[in-house]
Amino acid sequence: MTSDPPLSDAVDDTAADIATMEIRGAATIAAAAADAVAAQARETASETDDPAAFERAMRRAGRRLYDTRPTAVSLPNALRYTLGRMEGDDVETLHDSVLAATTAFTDRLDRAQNDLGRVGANRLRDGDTVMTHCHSTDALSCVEHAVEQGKDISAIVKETRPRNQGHITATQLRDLGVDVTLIVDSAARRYLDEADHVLVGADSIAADGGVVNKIGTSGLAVNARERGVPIMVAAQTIKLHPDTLTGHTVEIEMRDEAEVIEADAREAIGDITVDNPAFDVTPPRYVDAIVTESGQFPPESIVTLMRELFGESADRPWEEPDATTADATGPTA
Ligand SMILES: O=P(O)(O)OC[C@H]1O[C@H](OP(=O)(O)O)[C@H](O)[C@@H]1O
Repeated sequence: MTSDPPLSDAVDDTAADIATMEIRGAATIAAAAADAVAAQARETASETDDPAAFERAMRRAGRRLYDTRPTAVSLPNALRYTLGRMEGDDVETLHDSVLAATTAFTDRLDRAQNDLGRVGANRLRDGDTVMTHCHSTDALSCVEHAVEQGKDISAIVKETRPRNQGHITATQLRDLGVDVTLIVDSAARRYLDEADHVLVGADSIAADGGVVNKIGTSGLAVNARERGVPIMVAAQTIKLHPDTLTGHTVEIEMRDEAEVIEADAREAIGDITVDNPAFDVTPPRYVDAIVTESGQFPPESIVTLMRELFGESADRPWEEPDATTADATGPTA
């Protein structure tokens, strides 16, 4: 028996970059995964004429990408879209089907973000101030469209410890001509009195409308509700988590303690536990609107859209066809 075609370097590199967060942000991760799937298809088609070997190589690539970070559902949804459309009885047809799917997926991502941005911008008025958390390309699309509509928007940007993605948000908003104030995370409540909206993205949205986003989002939402500031979540529909339709919860990624505390300080403190959860869940009652490319939804009704898009259950095309799907989902928290 000849050996299977190898994993593409593009897949390996992309997976490593997602794990280390060189590539980050739910939509960006999805786009990178689709590109890596396309690279695997191209390389494998030039190495084998065995359709079964081609399909095995594609599934292996999918698993390598899937295993990188557990929380943002845009990654498995990208694999569902691209590998789920793989079809054909020969390598050429299989290759062409994957390439058509990856191209369609990437186009769809761009269009969805643009359409969502237009919807979100309608919620922003001239002179409004938004408070942001972390860095979300979906959320920024709303501000970008508002600015294009001629609205004057200001932003209070939380730095978002431990990785300070707020710095990326601050830079990109500044480049859009937005007046930006950067604050430490713990100053958020004080500055909410100056904000007209909290505007965040999402890594996953559960069937009950719970929003899984960067750690600190839920506390911000509770404070915003107490201050009467509406909370708007910008999330294209690849952020809808189909496994939650069947009762699974979303796994919250725990990252390395080195992101939280430098080695010297860690050593000086000694025997303590350092936890670094990357995400939290904001209950639907604290969210005013989820803005998608299909319009805005109250969180409680997002399940209708989820059923329309995914049916009652989600495929796992990166697994071997005979693998058990029910227990393989594995979310834990
Ligand atoms: O898809 P877009 O809107 O760009 O980003 C969505 C979310 O991805 C980020 O996670 P991380 O920085 O990858 O851990 C943030 O939590 C952000 O809200």
